[in-house]
Formats: sequence, structure tokens, C-alpha cells
Amino acid sequence: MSAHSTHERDEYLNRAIQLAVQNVADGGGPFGAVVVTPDGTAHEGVNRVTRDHDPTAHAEVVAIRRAAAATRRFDLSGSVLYASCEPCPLCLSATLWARIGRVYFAADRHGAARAGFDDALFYEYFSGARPELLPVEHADLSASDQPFDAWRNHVRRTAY
Ligand SMILES: Nc1nc2[nH]cnc2c(=O)[nH]1
Repeated sequence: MSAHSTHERDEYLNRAIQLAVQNVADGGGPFGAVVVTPDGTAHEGVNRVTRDHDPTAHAEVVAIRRAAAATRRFDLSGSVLYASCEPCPLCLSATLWARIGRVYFAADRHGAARAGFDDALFYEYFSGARPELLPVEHADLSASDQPFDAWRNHVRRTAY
């Protein structure tokens, strides 16, 4: 491996798996994740969807939120995400937006499917194979670009 040793990778993946198993015992979903920021700090997350009534509270998203809050940064460049299961499209998008540079995962989307989770199905939606899962419609209004015009004209904007 290039940047990270397989020993370090497997240590964090095993920790993510341990978090996931413990989360099941605690009444949550079977997913855990760790974000390691460039200073070497491990920020842990577990799936909190049912307990927080938050469909976006996937383990990876929770770990990203915790890493961002702890470092007071929305740009986590140079960080690594370790996940007990292959990140779903939601988690991958959050990872891209966080500018996290690398991802390792243990179980895959097919293992998640066997446990009753829709990760593989949603991958099919994004591949274009299942458009009927979510109709998305473009309405091109005359005001559509006003927010972007306001943004471009705002001198002290914080880009991300
Ligand atoms: N990777 C991942 N897949 C999920 N599918 C449902 N919840 C989760 C989660 O927290 N993480």
C-alpha cells in the first residue's frame, strides 16, 4: 500500500466494526465509522438514524460531523474515512463534500443488502438503472439563478 500501512488500515477498520456491533447491542443500526484527521485523531461515529429520527445519520456522516465539529473545519482534506461497510451514495457524497482524501471499508453493499439495507439499490439509482425510485424534475424559473447571482456578488463569501 502507498500512503498507509495495512496494519493501520485494519486497526481502524476493526474499530469501526467494533463500533457497529456495539451499536446493534445499543439498539442502533449495524454501522460504524472512523475519520482520522491529519493530526492523527480518530473521530468515531455510529449509525443514529432510528434513535435520532434522522435518516441522514449514517455512521460515516456522524463521524464526518464529529471530525468537522472537533477541528472546527468544514474542509477535512488529508483525512481518511474507515467504515465498517461500504459507504452508501449519501455517505460518499458527504465524504466528497468534506474533501476527505481516501476511504477504506470492510463489508460491502451486498452484505448490507443481505441484512435488509437498500445501499445496493440506491447505487442502482445513481447508475441510472432504476430511475423510477425517485422522479426528479427540473423547473427552470426566471428566478432560478438569483441565489447564485447573490453569491457571486457577495464580496465576503466563504467558499467551500
Ligand atoms: N455505509 C452505511 N450504509 C448504511 N445503510 C443504512 N445505514 C447505513 C450506514 O450508516 N452506513
